[in-house]
Amino acid sequence: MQSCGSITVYVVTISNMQSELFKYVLFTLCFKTILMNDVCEMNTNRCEPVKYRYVFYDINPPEGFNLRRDVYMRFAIFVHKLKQTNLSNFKLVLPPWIRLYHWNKQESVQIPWSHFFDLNSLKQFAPVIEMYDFFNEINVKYSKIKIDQVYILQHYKEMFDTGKFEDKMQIEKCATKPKTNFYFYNNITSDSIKCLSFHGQASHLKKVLEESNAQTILFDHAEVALHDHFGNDIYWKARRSMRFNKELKKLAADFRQKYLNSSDQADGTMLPEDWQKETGKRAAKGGPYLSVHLRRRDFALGRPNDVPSIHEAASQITKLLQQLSLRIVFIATDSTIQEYTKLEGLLSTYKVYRFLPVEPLTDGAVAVIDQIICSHAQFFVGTHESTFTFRIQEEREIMGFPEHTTFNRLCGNRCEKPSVWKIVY
Ligand SMILES: C[C@@H]1O[C@H](OP(=O)(O)OP(=O)(O)OC[C@H]2O[C@@H](n3cnc4c(=O)[nH]c(N)nc43)[C@H](O)[C@@H]2O)[C@@H](O)[C@H](O)[C@@H]1O
Repeated sequence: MQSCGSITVYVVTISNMQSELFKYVLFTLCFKTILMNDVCEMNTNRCEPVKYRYVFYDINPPEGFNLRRDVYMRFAIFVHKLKQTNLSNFKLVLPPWIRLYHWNKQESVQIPWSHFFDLNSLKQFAPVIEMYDFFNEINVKYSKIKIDQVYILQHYKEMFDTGKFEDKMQIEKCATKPKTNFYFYNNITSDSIKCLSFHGQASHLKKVLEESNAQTILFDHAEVALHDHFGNDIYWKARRSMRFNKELKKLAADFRQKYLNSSDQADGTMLPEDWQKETGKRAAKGGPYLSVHLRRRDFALGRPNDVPSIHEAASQITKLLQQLSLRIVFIATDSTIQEYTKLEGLLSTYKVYRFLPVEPLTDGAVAVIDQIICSHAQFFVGTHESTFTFRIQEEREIMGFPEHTTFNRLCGNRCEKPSVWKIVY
């Protein structure tokens, strides 16, 4: 499968042609198909329109933004790998963001991925489309969409009971009652919903696609599928392609400039416009501030031994500021106002900043801006095993910070060293 616009294919194809006239006919046909379908399949001497197929996925509703980003990567890598197979006509439909448990404003509209990420960057890694692009492609505006086949992934309970994990999958009785409409859209339903007990890497789901003729296939509870490889070069390509939305980057840059004396030029955090041109130099210095991700709320309740009290956090932050000879600290947190005010009071001999939007922004956008500002600091300390912290650490690896400035945690009653996930190219 090749794009008709691909010079390589065009040249190879016409060099095999006998007559000049045939060359012209082929070019004309190809050109027409580009206009009509954008991509077409080269079958020996003909090009035919591709019939696209679509992989959808959705995630356990309580999961937060940053675990969702990780599940996206598992499925982006899955469809990225399909590009080299006879299933290269699959596109991945991005699940809109809606009503996430941690978003207090409870955004009630489906938010597209472009609100947070740079779609062109994502597309350079995997054939992904927004949900509304899917509606446009299949030319459905307001009527009902029935997904041809829905698989609800579920764990093998006995593997957790016995601790013996092996890769397998089979259709089984549903462990819980399946839902009947998807993504909080009333018009996305399915007449064919099966529960698939599954243990293994996301790309093992290729077998399901191979054995099906369905044009639209949805994997629900996609978080059950594991990463193909955690931390290899493909993992990092997928991760590097997740560049943030440019407007959110600009808001973060303005804040850094105004309050933190930080800019990419001065901090050594410039990256090429295209993530594929990144080379992996470790030369980032960062802005002259300490950044902290202090996860509170459900996380602090669920992990009291790993998350410090506000008093403890203040004393650990003070110690770090003294060691680093820094006067400025940026705090990213989901704490209550009361907790934040208390922390600010305990750090009153320093300049303490947090990002408070002057214009209305979604909770998700504020969280992204917090992550961007944290990732640009000279030194970062996060919350143990929070995926919000992990994503900041990854940004810092991409920008090329020295390792010791990134993999640090606030300590609770216990304090094992955080895992170090170094970037690979
Ligand atoms: C207890 C578990 O915690 C896991 O969270 P964890 O990995 O920290 O990280 P996330 O999956 O991102 O979920 C936490 C959400 O809380 C908000 N949040 C957390 N920290 C900050 C912050 O510093 N600034 C801002 N603006 N918002 C923050 C934000 O909406 C974020 O997406 C969840 O994914 C699981 O579903 C579960 O709830």
